[in-house]
Amino acid sequence: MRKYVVGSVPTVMYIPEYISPAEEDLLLKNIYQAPLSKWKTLKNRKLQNWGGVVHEKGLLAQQLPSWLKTVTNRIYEESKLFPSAINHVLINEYLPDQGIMPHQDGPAYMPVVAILSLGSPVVMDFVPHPNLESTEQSSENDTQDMIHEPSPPEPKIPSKYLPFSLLLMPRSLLIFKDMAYSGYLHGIKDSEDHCYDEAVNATNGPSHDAGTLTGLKNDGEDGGDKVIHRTTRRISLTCRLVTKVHKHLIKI
Ligand SMILES: O=C(O)CCC(=O)C(=O)O
Ligand SMILES: [Fe+2]
Repeated sequence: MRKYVVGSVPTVMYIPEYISPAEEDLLLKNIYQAPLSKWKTLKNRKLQNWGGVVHEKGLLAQQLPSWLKTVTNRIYEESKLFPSAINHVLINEYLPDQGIMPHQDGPAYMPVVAILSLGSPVVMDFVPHPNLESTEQSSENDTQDMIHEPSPPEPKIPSKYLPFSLLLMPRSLLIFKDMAYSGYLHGIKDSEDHCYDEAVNATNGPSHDAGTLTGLKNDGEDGGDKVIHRTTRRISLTCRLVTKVHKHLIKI
């Protein structure tokens, strides 16, 4: 995995074209074949929860469907970064003007996450946690989401970590863990235009292939102002591992 490290935080890895267009289509087909009741609509996106219900005290586990296991097992085996098989997947759907506020993933998960992107490209921003000391505490949270909103921004220690951004192209896999997981907040702006000038993986992006990829434009004559214009939805699969699993599986 070391060859996929991008940027200056060594626990951030990005693999372009992790799945093929045919695999992307198959995943999308399965996602949109799920019953409508599987979707939970939030203010700024909608999501499907697979693998069971995550509680502070652990996972009320439900088997992942085989179409998800194919991809989660591959990530588990190839990355060698999860101590056991991935057992939980959140599928988020974002419309072009939707995003996700800067947050830290909840404490129920192992501090490693793999995010597979489908559909429209987006930029994900990482900012150092405003109060590193508060990352130990568990605050109230939305158990469906299992995300933590940042505590009030009153930095106790100046962070030596710098913000950074990543360009998440369709079919790519992003993995981040440890310091990138617990020392940073990650989020996606809820705007239709995302600038990827500063993205640490911009060379993996559209610059090599400008014009052939939809939604990407280079406004600057000499490479400045690289902008993604989001015209379609983005779907992401957030794959994680909850180590504490309740014994009684939910039967479907
Ligand atoms: O959609 C994404 O890429 C990020 C999703 C995320 O951060 C989450 O579900 O916790
Ligand atoms: Fe997250």
